[in-house]
Amino acid sequence: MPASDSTDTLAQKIAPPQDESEAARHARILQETLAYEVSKQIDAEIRACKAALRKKKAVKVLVLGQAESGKTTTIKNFQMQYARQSWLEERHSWRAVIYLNLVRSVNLITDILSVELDETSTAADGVTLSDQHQILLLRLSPLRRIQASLEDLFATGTFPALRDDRRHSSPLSVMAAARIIRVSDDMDGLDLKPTYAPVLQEFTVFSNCGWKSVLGKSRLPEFSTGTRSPKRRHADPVDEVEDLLCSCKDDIKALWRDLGVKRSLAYHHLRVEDSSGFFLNDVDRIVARGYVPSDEDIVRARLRTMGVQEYSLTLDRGESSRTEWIMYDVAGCRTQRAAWVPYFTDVTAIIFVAPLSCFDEQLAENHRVNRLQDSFQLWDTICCSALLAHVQMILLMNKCDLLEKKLKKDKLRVHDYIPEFQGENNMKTVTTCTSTLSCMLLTY
Ligand SMILES: Nc1nc2c(ncn2[C@@H]2O[C@H](COP(=O)(O)OP(=O)(O)OP(=O)(O)O)[C@@H](O)[C@H]2O)c(=O)[nH]1
Ligand SMILES: [Mg+2]
Repeated sequence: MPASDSTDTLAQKIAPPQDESEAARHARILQETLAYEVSKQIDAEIRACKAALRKKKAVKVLVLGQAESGKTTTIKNFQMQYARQSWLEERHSWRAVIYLNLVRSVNLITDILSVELDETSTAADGVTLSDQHQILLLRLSPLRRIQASLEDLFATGTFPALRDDRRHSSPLSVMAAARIIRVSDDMDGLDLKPTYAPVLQEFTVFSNCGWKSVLGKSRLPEFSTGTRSPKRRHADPVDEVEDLLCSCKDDIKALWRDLGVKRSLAYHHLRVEDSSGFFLNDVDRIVARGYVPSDEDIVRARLRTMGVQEYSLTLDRGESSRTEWIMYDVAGCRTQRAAWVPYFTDVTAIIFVAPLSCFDEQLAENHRVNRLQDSFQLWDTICCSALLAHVQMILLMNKCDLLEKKLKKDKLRVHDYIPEFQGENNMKTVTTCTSTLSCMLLTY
């Protein structure tokens, strides 16, 4: 208890008697401790009541769509535009996700390279792999420990020591991260070259494992301005990752621009640059002391989530008269869709995210199902649900930039993948057809 001020009458009144015995002092302290605990409990209950009230009044939005459709990205964009304060507070903490994305890309490439080096000294397409590649692999091996430690951080909330050698997995055992399968075995009936193609296994966080609190833990207001104080080195364990990455920076760049590596990746049909969370072209900017993620980096950062993740946002911009919003981010793969239903009864609106660019892709969970067709079927099911009859529906057709690239640059034809599509193979026709069909399904 602070020393009482002789001029403070309240302090004088509650001060213990001067002749207080030892037993009376113990009893008083015990009573004060109990009273403090009760007070804390009442405070917690008041906070919980206020939160429940806020939740009751909040606008609730359920964001639906198939896996990798862009649901989490949509929520991030919404938060960036309308809940700017919390967005700025979280900015710094996304560094861990971006580093994990980068390190996983590097480890995937070194996995492929190890296989090539093991099998033959001549890589795909006649490019010779040399001792230099072996040395590069060795020099980049610390990135395996970084990956393991960051994944543990997101899975358990604790950060294991980076120098713990037991965590150093060999490239071959990490082949699980880039499981190599025979395309011809897996997709019989499809006219594909009998070669090997890597299937990336993404790192997944579960909504109930508290990964959001991991991001929350390293919220530091000073970072929201986009500058960082050099004094805080190693206050945050991710600073240690930053240091280790900086020491591997030149090797990472050498790996990515190496001709032999490029040819090996092409031979395995692996376009790392098209995968989610690709940052290898930004190494100079990202792997630098004092790096603070930009808005674009955060939007591009990828963390696959399982379960239903709740985002409570307080809007500080925009026209909405209701400032408390709860956005539910679901997992989109087929096995997870049943978990959406309990949320149908209490939502204000649904945003359905439909990526238009995926007309030439198959579902990861079933290679025989076209992704665009699956999206339409899912939208149809949502539109027909009696539970959602009074819910506002918003259809967000995204990935139009990728659609344009596929149509214009890659010269892919929608009709070749979806025979029912008979229109002209250009952006205008494809987007008009898909939106007309979606509207028909909604009003049907
Ligand atoms: N080019 C482009 N990429 C996008 C767009 N929208 C999302 N993405 C990317 O698509 C990938 C998947 O996006 P997410 O938001 O993680 O997808 P999700 O629907 O939450 O996926 P799950 O969590 O697996 O269900 C990420 O790498 C995003 O950056 C877009 O409009 N254009
Ligand atoms: Mg997601």
